[in-house]
Amino acid sequence: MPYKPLDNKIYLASKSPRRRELLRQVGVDFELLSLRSDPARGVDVSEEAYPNEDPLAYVARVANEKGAFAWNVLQMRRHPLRPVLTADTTVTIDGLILGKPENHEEAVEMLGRLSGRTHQVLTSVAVHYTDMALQVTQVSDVRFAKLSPDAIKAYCATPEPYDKAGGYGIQGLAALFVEHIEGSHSGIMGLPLFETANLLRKAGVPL
Ligand SMILES: Cc1cn([C@H]2C[C@H](O)[C@@H](COP(=O)(O)OP(=O)(O)OP(=O)(O)O)O2)c(=O)[nH]c1=O
Repeated sequence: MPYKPLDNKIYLASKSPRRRELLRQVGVDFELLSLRSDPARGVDVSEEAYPNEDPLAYVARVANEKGAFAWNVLQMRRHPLRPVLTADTTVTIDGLILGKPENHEEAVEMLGRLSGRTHQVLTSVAVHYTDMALQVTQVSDVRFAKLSPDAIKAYCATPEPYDKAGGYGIQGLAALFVEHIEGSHSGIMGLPLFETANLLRKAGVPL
């Protein structure tokens, strides 16, 4: 059932400040659906990958699980029903899934792996609304320059790596590492805007 624009607003179920910023950039009218303050469903979806899970399958599964979870929370809360947007971003190289580094050592190890090579950033976006579950996954190639151990250590001494997949933020200091990208800059940041806008239009959100 296509979304009848009640007030053109959607819900964003994400703690990522980048996703909020990116939606604002293109004028999407949204309300945050916070999953964490829900007494009934305190946990969020696990972002653990299955053993040997293919990175593309992983990122699509997690984005979809976040959306299904958020839609259930929304129904339980009896908020006005609107489309719910969720996403998941992961970094992959040599078939490995690089999530958020747990600590300084892990961040240093991740950046050492990305140094001087090309990796992929995969972002999957899901829109859940009534019986609709729309999804799109965007893949970008990012080539890092060769990074000196000092540059890696200095970067990992900042807070930047720790809430980001792959341990870096292209929108931040890590822009200094990026020699070349192929794909979507907004997708690398966490929300591919061209693809997300098309998905929202498919859900009937007038953009
Ligand atoms: C590669 C890269 C990732 N990221 C961020 C985007 C995401 O916020 C984060 C990947 O983690 P995600 O699990 O996709 O998202 P999140 O935990 O931040 O928020 P939520 O699950 O609630 O939606 O990494 C950047 O900000 N810049 C980058 O260059």
